[in-house]
Amino acid sequence: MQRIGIIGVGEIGRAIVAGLCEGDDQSTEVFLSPRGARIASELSERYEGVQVCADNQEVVDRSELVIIAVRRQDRHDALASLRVDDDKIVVNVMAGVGNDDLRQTLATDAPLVRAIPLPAVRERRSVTVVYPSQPAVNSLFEHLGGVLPVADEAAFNVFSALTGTLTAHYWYLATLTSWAAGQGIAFQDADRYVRSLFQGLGRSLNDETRSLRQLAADHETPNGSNERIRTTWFDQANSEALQKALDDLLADLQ
Ligand SMILES: NC(=O)C1=CN([C@@H]2O[C@H](COP(=O)(O)OP(=O)(O)OC[C@H]3O[C@@H](n4cnc5c(N)ncnc54)[C@H](OP(=O)(O)O)[C@@H]3O)[C@@H](O)[C@H]2O)C=CC1
Repeated sequence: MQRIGIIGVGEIGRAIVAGLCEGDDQSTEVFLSPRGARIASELSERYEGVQVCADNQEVVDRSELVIIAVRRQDRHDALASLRVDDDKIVVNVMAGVGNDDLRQTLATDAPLVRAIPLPAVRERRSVTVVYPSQPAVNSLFEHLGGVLPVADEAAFNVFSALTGTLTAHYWYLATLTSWAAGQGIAFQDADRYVRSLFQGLGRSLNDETRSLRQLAADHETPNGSNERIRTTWFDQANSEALQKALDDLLADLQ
């Protein structure tokens, strides 16, 4: 895919552009919507193949594949008056916006593909869930770290719910750091140590020969401290509360 448009150049739009263009031989051309002017002009200055368009229609007209990355509540403003010919491919990354909804807004027969890119596409290190499977979109996200096509929008929503757990993970780490600081440890030392502990843990996830439960078991001494915290804190009630929160989120996404 040589000509890619992005409507909505915010956090995720910027990450996609960086993933596409960093170290690229510049064979990809990227066309950006003008809104979010600061980021758009920064990207066009940094990467040779990136241009900022006069308006959203120009982004569509100049691209073979158009990524819609505005906030859900901005979609009508950004898209309602656009003409999208049937030979374009549209990638919908807006959380909680189904393809039926987007098709109504765009009034087009062009193929629409939902995708969940994450900020690590910037380093081409993130697997992107897509629905439906579409060769050009699959190859785009394969280039950005991997693609996982799923069978239907119900499955897509389950993966979307999983992405809602990321910041809770950071808060878990922040809570550990605050607890240690409350015990009189210098905050910087606690912060540095917690980051280091969990970076190591993150790296062990690369070992796909071991299941997640096996990795947990391998980090645990029988009757040791890890087993104690897991069974006294991450107990049945805690696990059920997490699953209930995910069920509720999934119901809203559907
Ligand atoms: N951030 C993430 O990690 C992920 C985000 N998403 C989805 O991507 C979408 C964008 O998220 P995110 O990048 O975080 O949001 P941001 O708020 O960072 O970016 C949205 C961008 O859209 C621009 N915009 C608003 N209205 C229009 C318009 N009419 N025409 C063109 N551009 C417009 C905004 O400009 P301005 O600032 O001027 O309002 C802003 O630059 C959301 O729907 C979100 O659900 C999906 C996966 C991951």
